[in-house]
Amino acid sequence: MPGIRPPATKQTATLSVAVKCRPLTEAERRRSRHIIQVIDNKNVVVLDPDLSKDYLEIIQNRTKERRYSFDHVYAPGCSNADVYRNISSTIAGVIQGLNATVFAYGSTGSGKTYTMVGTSKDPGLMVLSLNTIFDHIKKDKGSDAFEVSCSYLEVYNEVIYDLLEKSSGHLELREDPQHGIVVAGLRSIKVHSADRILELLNLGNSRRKTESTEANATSSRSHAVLEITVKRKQKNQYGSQVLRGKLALVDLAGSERASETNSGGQKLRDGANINKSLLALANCINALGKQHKKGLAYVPYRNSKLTRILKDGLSGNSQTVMVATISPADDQYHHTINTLKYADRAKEIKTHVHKNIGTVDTHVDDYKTMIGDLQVEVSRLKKELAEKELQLRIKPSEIEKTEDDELSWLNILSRETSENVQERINLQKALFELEETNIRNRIELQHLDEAIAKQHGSAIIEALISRRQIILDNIRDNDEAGAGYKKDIEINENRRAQLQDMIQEAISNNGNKTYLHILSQYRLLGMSNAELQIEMAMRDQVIHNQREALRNLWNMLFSLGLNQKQIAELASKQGLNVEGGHKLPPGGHGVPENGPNVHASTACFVEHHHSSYFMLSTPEKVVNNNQNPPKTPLRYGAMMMSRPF
Ligand SMILES: Nc1ncnc2c1ncn2[C@@H]1O[C@H](COP(=O)(O)OP(=O)(O)OP(=O)(O)O)[C@@H](O)[C@H]1O
Repeated sequence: MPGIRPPATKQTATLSVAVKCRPLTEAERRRSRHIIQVIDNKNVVVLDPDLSKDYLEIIQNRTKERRYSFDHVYAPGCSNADVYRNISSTIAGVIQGLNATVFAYGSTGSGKTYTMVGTSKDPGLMVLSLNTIFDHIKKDKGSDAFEVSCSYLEVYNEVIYDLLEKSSGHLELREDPQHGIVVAGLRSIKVHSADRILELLNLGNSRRKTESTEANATSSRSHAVLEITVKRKQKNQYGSQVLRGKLALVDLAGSERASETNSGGQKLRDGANINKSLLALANCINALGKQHKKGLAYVPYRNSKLTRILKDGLSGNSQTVMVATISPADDQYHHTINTLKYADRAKEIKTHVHKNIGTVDTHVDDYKTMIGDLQVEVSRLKKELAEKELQLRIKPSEIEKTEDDELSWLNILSRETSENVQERINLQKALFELEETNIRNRIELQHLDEAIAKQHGSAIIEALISRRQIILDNIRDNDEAGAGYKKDIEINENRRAQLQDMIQEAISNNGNKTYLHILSQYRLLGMSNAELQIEMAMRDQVIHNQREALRNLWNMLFSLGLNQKQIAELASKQGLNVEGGHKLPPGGHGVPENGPNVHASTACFVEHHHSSYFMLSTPEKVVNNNQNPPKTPLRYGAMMMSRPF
């Protein structure tokens, strides 16, 4: 019987949660009491801020004192270097092709920016991580070639900006079947030293939106994500391969209740948006925490840009560290408890860590580079259009003189843009075809491997069942995302129709300024519509692959001679449910027409990785390549996992 290799390098990791308590500030020392007691390096107690309670109330357990345990607890005297010591090995994994995420979570003024960015005397986790990465690269005496690149973005009022661009336009998120969530058009700068990244980091920080609030003199109003990618090219006996590790370092904006700030207008709006993202993050943490215990929960990543960006760090391929920052002041009691409550839930979150290995496939890489370049080009054109539009608004008096120029310029630009988008669609299709061809190649390779390898039955079944659940999760997630895109397109189409009417009206009124304005808007919308169509096409392709893989998994389970009861028993030993909804053929053998009910929702879903799926090759090929054909003929033979590049 041909063998099946489960994803051997994948490991389940638990989110590591640390709590860091900052010292009282000068002002707090005058007005507040210190209510945090760090018992040891894992336990912390938050004292009841109300000193008026008598002995009876305390022994009747009416005290608001709370005790928590975490992976690490840092007292106010601890430095960022102390925190870093416990996460440095996670950071070092990035050089080996692993992903890592570190984020600071806490209320406003609790010390998030201090922890992530730090000061010259007490450099933060971002700085210390960069030093580790470059130190490791320097120390590597092998022949591997390293390439380090860095991007830095902020999410402000639910809009993404590039902090490495002087005047960044709005950036959009895309769901890429290979890389998960990506920010289209975000600059990624190749760097050769930690100093260079620090320069970029300082530059980016100077562009970050900060405000003075009641709780913090320089409160961050945006969520900032610094991403470092380390590409390591290796040569081994099988040829070349690339390890691609990614480190995301996240400094979240401060949250505060509107009632706690004396601010209105913009500040209030900022606060509401910050809270929206943080609330979405808290909801995701809640759902993921529950998922581990109950085996089912929908995780609402889509509810904010921040949670979409952090999706991999929260449940996908990443070793993740959460540093919950707290203030020791008694008037911050509720914020502190709230932070610790979420930190406590986050301890339950599981991620799945595996190396990002890609063979050096120049065609795929070339296509990807071209698509990346085109996306940058599209966003540059978008920016130019937006600037042009702004100029039109600012200088109405000059319009008469230049209206012909403006018109022809806009026409040329918009034609270029639509050609550009069209080209990108074609390239994306080409990429899919290419990748499918490569998948077939790998199946062939895999099935040769498997024909040689020995078989261990039960491990295969376990891998199949758990894999099936992951695929089901992906399908459900994708269906939901697909419905979201369809809705976006509908809104977009309606808006376009509206604009078309406006153009007609403007032309008949002969109002050139209005016409130009509307025309540019119309072009922009047409473009974003085309982009949405691409996203949908990509999504459909992924869904198709996953459905196919799911069907194949069922084929495999039944062809192993198991009936439904046996499969259910095996699954329950793993703590998993096998979803029903389909009728098994008599005796439990055969393949259900459409696989199991992929929309049913009784399984435990933990991992999301659109690019990982199983494929099975046909039996003829197995027999042809294997001199020792299986005793029980299989409908399908070898299985492989596609690997992210
Ligand atoms: N470990 C520490 N040692 C000394 N001072 C600290 C420490 N942590 C934080 N602080 C000080 O506390 C204040 C608030 O810290 P910081 O700006 O990092 O908070 P934040 O959580 O990022 O706030 P926001 O969410 O509003 O941006 C700053 O003055 C900072 O210097």
